[in-house]
Amino acid sequence: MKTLVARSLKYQEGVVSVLDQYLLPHQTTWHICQSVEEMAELILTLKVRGAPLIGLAAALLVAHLAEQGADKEALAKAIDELEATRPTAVNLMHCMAKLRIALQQPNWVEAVVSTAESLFEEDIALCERMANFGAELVSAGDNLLTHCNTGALATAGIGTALGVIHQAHAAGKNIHVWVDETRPLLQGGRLTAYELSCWDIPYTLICDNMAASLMAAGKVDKIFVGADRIAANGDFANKVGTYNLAVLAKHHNIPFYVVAPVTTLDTACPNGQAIPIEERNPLEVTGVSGSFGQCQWAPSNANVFNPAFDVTPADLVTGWVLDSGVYDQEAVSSGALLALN
Ligand SMILES: CSC[C@H]1O[C@H](OP(=O)(O)O)[C@H](O)[C@@H]1O
Repeated sequence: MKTLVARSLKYQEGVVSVLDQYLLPHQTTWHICQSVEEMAELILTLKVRGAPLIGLAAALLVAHLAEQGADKEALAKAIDELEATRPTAVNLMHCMAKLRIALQQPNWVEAVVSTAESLFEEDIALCERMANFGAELVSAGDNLLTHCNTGALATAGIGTALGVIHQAHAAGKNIHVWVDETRPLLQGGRLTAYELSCWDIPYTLICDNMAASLMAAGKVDKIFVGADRIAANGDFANKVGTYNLAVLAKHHNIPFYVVAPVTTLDTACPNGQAIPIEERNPLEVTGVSGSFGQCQWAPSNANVFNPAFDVTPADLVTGWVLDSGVYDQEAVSSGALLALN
């Protein structure tokens, strides 16, 4: 397999390495990953995270195992086990489906390796195209708001929603970004704040419950978020708290955009109700943990609801920024997404 290097995932000198996103921003730790069990644990604990990235990390690991001599049955099992780690981000299913097809080829080792390489390099290009299309929607001086983390850490390229923000800044549009900290795992407060700091993009970190009053005060011009799965009718699943923002944006007449590559589309899903929503460990809500240690504040017997994602209905979306262009309500309601996937 060729050398492949992204912000939080690389294949170099014969090993697959991943940057531990759970420990960022205060600890930079790379893990060498040599087994399905190791990659599954990294994905399950969000050390490896981000809808495009989890699919690519799994794909590189499978390709590495193929080159190491794993037989077809072992590879088929690896694909199944990695696909089962997280149920919502369809990019993972997309990548695993491509590897299953490669595994059926006569020269299946080469086919699996070249498929993994293509998926990785394709994502870089998809990010570039989304960023360019989305940046056209940003006006000079805009105050933007984003949720969770959708940058280079979560993809093989510059990111999805954060890639749009990066490109708008690079185009000299003099933007400022309100960053939702994104409870419970703080991808915004830890990772988006870190990425925007690295890029010298002005931002202000807020708690998720502060977004409403900023919108009411006229301090938010546009909202850009990512997605983990977009259904055929344009409904989409994204980090929990996204639906809150969409409802608030509608109430305050603020443009609300979802940014995602074609690998996030799942037109086999007719609408958002068909998207499986991952539920996670209650300890993520009853306390917090990371490079700073951990503490639990809620009663140990507290009942907890911890969905990792929520679903935003298409009628709350101003535009879908994909790698093939920007689609409005009229295009999506007339079935434009069906032609893409
Ligand atoms: C470009 S990442 C898309 C999506 O994935 C994130 O979820 P997680 O941090 O749980 O992997 C988040 O929902 C992002 O919007």
